[in-house]
Order: sequence, then structure tokens, then C-alpha cells
Amino acid sequence: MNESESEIQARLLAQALPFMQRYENKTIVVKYGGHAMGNPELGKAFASDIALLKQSGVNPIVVHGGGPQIGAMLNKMGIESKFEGGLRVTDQKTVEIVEMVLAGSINKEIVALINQTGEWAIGLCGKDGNMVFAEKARKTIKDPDSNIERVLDLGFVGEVVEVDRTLLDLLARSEMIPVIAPVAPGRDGATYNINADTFAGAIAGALNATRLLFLTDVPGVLDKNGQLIKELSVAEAHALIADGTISGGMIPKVETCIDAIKAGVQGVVILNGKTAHSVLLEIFTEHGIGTLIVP
Ligand SMILES: Nc1ncnc2c1ncn2[C@@H]1O[C@H](COP(=O)(O)OP(=O)(O)O)[C@@H](O)[C@H]1O
Ligand SMILES: CC(=O)N[C@@H](CCC(=O)OP(=O)(O)O)C(=O)O
Repeated sequence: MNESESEIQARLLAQALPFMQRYENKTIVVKYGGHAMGNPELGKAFASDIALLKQSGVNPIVVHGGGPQIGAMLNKMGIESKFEGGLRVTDQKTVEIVEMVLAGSINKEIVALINQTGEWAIGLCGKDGNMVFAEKARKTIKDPDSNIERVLDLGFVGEVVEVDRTLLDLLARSEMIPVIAPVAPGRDGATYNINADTFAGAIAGALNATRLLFLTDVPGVLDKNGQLIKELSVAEAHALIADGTISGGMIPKVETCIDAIKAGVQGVVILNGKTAHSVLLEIFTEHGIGTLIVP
């Protein structure tokens, strides 16, 4: 007979008990990507995992994305999505929609899901409590044919330049679970759209988080034979990028992991957000389920 969701939760809770002390009072930043959202059952399981972390004495912080959802809204408004180097080219009209979708509907949806578990979530973006400041991203791209580097003008795409932890420290001592959208102001008064992986890395780095989890749509970093690599050092990760084993969207993700570790995060995990209860299975089991990247 199939287990009901409440039976699954009870079983996971019983399995989790021996591991709970390990992360007591520790900060775990969870990046919840747009591709991992969308399935209501998975969404509920994610929210109950975050609630259970909080109940176990962990300080969970959710940073979410929403790339596909922004794309769908732009499409409805007759605006075409354009990416360069994996980042959304963001003009004034687009940044208004990005803020509306990320800091509005998606943020509140996640907050509501966590609140339905009985816990207290609070929805924020980089603007709230002067938490994050950004500046215009300075990206260059190499033309593969001519090898000439050119500067990309991505409009209102930002890079995090400052994180003020005051509000997050306050919330860590409270009942509230922060759910943060990757939108931040510049000192120039503009609003910037920031890649959610980069944003989560900056938050985790500023807080010296014990763990940063990236929920994506693959089990973790896979080797040349498609097998999951359980643990990777920074040096090994560089080598897998250099030999082409890590490619596409996984390159900036792993590079963000490396930056986060250099900034003081103890371990970063890439795992499958499409596996129900993936957060608990990672944190509260002996070996986890994804790829752990360590210094
Ligand atoms: N070595 C690798 N291991 C796992 N995934 C890889 C690897 N190389 C490339 N990828 C690709 O990276 C993708 C994840 O990156 P991306 O789509 O940007 O994630 P997200 O949208 O969740 O942020 C995977 O779906 C896979 O197609
Ligand atoms: C600059 C940039 O590209 N920003 C992203 C922000 C959302 C995001 O990163 O969402 P996922 O994690 O779901 O991909 C965007 O506009 O799509």
C-alpha cells in the first residue's frame, strides 16, 4: 500500500531525529529554483521540510527564483525573453515585471505554503530592511569564432555588492522564516534583477552559512557516465568544468558554489528539487542525496 503524505512525514521525522542536533542553531540557505516549483504536491512537501528545519532549531532561509514564471508573464504581455550568458536581458519594462513576479506572486505563494504548515514565513526581497545592495552587472562574453571579448549590456541585471545581515540576524532569533526574492536596489536608486543562484550564494556567504542547498532538476553533479558524484572539492569541480564534464547551466551553478565556499560557506549541495522532501533527505540523513561541494 502507498504511504500517505502524513505517513511519509512521520517516517522522515523519525529518521531525522538522530541528525537534528548536528544543525541546531546553524544557518541553512535553500535556493528554490523556478524549475523545481509548479507541482503542488512537491510545493507542499518543500514547505513542510522548511517548517521541520525551523522546528528542529535550524535557521532556514529560503531564496527563490522564478525564471520560467517570469518568462510566462512576459509572454502574456507580448514581450520576448532574451538571455545572454545565461542572464535575462532586462530593460525598464522587464525589470518592473520581474519585480512583480518574483517579489509579488511567487514570493507570496511560497510564504503561504510555509504558513499553511503552521509556521511563520515572511516574504522579503533585497530592498527590505536595506538587506542587499546591487550594482549593474559587468559581464563580458567571448565570441567562440574570433575569441574577441565583448562587454554585455544586460540593462538592469545586477550583482550583489553589499549584504547587511541586521534583519536576517533579527529574524533568526524569532519565529519567522525569511523567504527572499532576488531583487535588490542600487545606490543609484534603480531596481536590479539578480540571478537567484548568485543571490543565494551572496546571502549564504554573508551569513557564513553551514549549508547552502541548490534545488535543481538533476540529482546533482553527474560524471561522464551520468553517475551522481557524491562529494567534490573546489579543485575537482574546477577540473570537471575544464574537461567539459560540467557544462551549460551547471557551470555558473558550480562557479557560484565555489564562490560561496570562498566566502565562508562550509558546504554547498546541488540536489534534485523534483524529489519529494529532498531538503530533509539531504540534511537529516547520514550521506544526503545530492553532490556536496566542500573546500
Ligand atoms: N555534469 C553535469 N551534471 C549535472 N547536470 C549537468 C552537468 N552538465 C550540464 N548539466 C546541465 O545543467 C542543468 C542544471 O542547470 P540549470 O538548468 O541552469 O539549473 P536551474 O534552472 O535549476 O538553475 C541540468 O539540467 C543539466 O542539463
Ligand atoms: C538576471 C537573471 O537572469 N535573473 C533571473 C532571476 C530569476 C532566477 O534566477 O530564477 P531561476 O532560479 O528559476 O532560474 C531571471 O530573470 O530569470
